[in-house]
Amino acid sequence: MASFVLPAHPKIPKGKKLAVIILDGWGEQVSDEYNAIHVAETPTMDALKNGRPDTWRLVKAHGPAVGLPKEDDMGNSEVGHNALGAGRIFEQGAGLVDTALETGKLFQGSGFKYIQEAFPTGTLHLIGLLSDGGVHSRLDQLQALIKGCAAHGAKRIRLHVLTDGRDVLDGSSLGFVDDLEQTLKEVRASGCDALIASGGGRMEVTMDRYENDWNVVKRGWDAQVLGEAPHKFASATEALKKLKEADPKVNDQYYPPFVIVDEAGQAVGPIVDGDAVVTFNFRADRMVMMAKALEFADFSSFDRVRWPKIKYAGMLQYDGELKLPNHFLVSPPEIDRTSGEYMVKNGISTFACSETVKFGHVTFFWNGNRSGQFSHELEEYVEIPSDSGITFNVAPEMKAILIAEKARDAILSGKFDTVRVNLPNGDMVGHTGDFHATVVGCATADKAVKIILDAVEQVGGMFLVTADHGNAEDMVKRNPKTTKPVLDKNGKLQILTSHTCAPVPIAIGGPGLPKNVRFRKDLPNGGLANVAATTLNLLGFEAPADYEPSLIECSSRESCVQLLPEG
Ligand SMILES: O=C(O)[C@H](O)COP(=O)(O)O
Ligand SMILES: [Mn+2]
Ligand SMILES: [Mn+2]
Repeated sequence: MASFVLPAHPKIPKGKKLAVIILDGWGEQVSDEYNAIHVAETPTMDALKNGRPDTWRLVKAHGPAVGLPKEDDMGNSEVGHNALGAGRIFEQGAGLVDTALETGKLFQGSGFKYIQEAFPTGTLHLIGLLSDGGVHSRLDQLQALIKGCAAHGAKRIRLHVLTDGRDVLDGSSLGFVDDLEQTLKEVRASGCDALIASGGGRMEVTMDRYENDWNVVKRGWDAQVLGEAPHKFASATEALKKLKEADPKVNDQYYPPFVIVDEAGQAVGPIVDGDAVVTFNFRADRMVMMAKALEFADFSSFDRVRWPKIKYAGMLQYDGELKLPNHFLVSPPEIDRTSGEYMVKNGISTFACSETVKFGHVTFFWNGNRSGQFSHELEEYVEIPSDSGITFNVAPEMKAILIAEKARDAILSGKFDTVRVNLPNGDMVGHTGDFHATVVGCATADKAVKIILDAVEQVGGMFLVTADHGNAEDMVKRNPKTTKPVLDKNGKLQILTSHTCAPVPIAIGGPGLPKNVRFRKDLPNGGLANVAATTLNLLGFEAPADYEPSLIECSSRESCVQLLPEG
């Protein structure tokens, strides 16, 4: 068994309080009028950067640096917080599914064998996000899965698709539906009865997270399982077009639930006893609630009306601690020995906080997709309820100030060695595509950082401020070479609601930071996975040998005098 005892750092003393602040969706990009962070008033973050090359730098937050398959894969919260918490780069769900499909191992595993038992007499249902965003799922993987299932005996397949417009451009769903219909046509030609059965926008249907709003999952359940929805159409293409005509404000993220019906008006694919179901998203957070609804006998979060006896598998197992779901097609990355576990086993006490929509980021993702705490004595996790039923451009301040005040109180209480928060604004408001609201959100996040840094100042502590990936720093689709916005065919800007491939800032400081601690210059390609070793060092420990190297160096213990206060 691995030893969790960490040696003392030879130069950095223990005992200073450390605040770790994650600005969600806060990258560093071209400073122009489409960069909401640049446009926003951000005096606190500016002061951490300007003239401070020893304590401010950029780190990579996308692509292989966070375990994603390709250099042009944008970062996301799951892989970002996994890397931040675990201190190592693990091949993530996207790549693991690619390999399992390419080698055909997916179709030989016990998870597939389990759902296959339903193929002779039941229908196979595939539920998930229809896009090529690569954050929660990927269309090419879905297409390979459909073809593979048909080749391995599925006689009847029904698709329950969630339109994206968040990790990809709004309006792109029609194209993804076309591509999917083409695949279904090919599969039908081979004798498998394959159809789209239901749909809806991801933020309206099914893909809620951290139990913020069970109504979202219920709307999905009603359409997918019960075959009931307020809107009925002959095809998904017709659904998307007619719903948009009826309400031009509706977008891919927020399409209402719909079911596809046959000529007699009957839903073509409700889920019934004897069927198989696969949730094909590889990412965990927004599938956990649906997985619970499908799998748990004891379930009271909404009235399921009918709980069909099905063979259910996730693309991955979404929660390692809950073993949810029990059956899965591809094994998730085994993210072990996270920094949170090391801290607990070395007596470090932690306070972690965010609002609901990001709470799991600083707990569940941070701890390697593991729910719960390592220690009830040493860890306190506080969730501030998020607004639900609104888009965050109408309340772009979100709960950032409340989160910061909780962190401030935790720091001032003296009870915790380290305090960790996620400030959601840049990301959650950035995803709405509303530029002005995002500016307000970023300015609020900056104020929240100030509240926490002031508390750090009072207790003579240290801080580490960073982000999990870019988003708010780029609100338009750009030509990657010229960085100029790309206009659509009507000459209009294309609003970018997604994350980016931008690097993110990291800053350290505070009166407790030994004077000679600074960022090393020999790790120009440092990424989020280098942060865990950095925080362990700041807390006075050497990092585990197999962690990605720390970003900091300190010349000698004797000369570890304190930095002058900020300002
Ligand atoms: O789930 C979402 O909201 C987006 O697809 C990705 O955003 P996140 O990775 O910041 O959560
Ligand atoms: Mn994020
Ligand atoms: Mn996001």
